[in-house]
Amino acid sequence: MLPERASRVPAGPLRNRAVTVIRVGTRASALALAQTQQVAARLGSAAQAEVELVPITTHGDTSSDSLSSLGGTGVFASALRDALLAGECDVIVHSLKDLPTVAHPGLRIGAVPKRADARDALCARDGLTIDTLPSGARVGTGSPRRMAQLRAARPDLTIVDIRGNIDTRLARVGGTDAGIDDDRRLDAVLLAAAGLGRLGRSDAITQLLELGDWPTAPGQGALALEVVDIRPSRELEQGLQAVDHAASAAAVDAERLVLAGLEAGCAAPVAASAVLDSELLFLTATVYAPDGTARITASHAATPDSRGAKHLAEAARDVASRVVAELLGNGAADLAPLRSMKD
Ligand SMILES: NCc1[nH]cc(CCC(=O)O)c1CC(=O)O
Repeated sequence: MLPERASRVPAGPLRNRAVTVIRVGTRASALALAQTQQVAARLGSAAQAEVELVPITTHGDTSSDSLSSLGGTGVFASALRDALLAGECDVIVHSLKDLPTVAHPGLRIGAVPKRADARDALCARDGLTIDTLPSGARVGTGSPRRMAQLRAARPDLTIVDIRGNIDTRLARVGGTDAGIDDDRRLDAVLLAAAGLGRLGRSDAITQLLELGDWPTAPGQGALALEVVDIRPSRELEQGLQAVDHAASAAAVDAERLVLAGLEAGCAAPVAASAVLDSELLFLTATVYAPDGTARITASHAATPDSRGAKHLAEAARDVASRVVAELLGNGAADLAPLRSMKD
């Protein structure tokens, strides 16, 4: 698929000189453009290069068919990867939680920037929260994990399976007097706090759900910069190093290894949350029964020998393999269709 004509984003003082241009591939949704612009600006200034955004419209963006009929959330990633492999851009920016856990031959993750808020956010009418939504209230989400969590917390709510971009979802929230068609009207939607923040829509949040009670998708709130697996230009290498955040990379690595170890797809009802604090890489993961009536959680910690990338990667593998073994040992594979929408 050919990218639309790219827009040039000048990288500051060098704009009038002949400089290296780094072409940054991105999905063309408002969220993807916002987050890519933010990271591309930092990449450009660290690389002392000009950055050019290459928006790529994927079939997943234009089709209103269900994601599973299109082949899962991996449809977004694969169109971007095709453009990268075809040399139409030098680096692509993904939302990490939408990126399949299997490595793509010839490509590698070049950087994981500092992660934004990993929490889910309830955006409800009239300041309502999970506890105060009235019985039968209609809550929109398309995520099997969020559905299971909602059913567990409030079996009396009506869950509405929705798709679409963040603004479209928010526009459906309102009271009966809000002028929204009854069949579309929702009392609340559940969204990632990070996406709302990047779009400047945090004002719509009525409750931030703490990760301890309400863990989120592996990689939520984090981005990944993917490049071809050969030595990048000096400028690109410099830019990648500058935007990479080792603690975030280790945490999302551990979370994604849980998904991979369970052989689960990114739409499976699985939550994982890892943090690297001063000494410890702590990982907790939960597999839900889709109807919310049961869950299995496992938590482990590892102590990396140092903060070097190699030791952090080892700690991530170690902690994830213990969490996966415990989840499977406790019957996680019987609780939920883990392979659902595996990419
Ligand atoms: N699958 C959709 C998706 N992919 C990344 C984000 C938002 C932010 C993020 O987690 O980086 C969202 C929207 C949402 O879940 O509300």
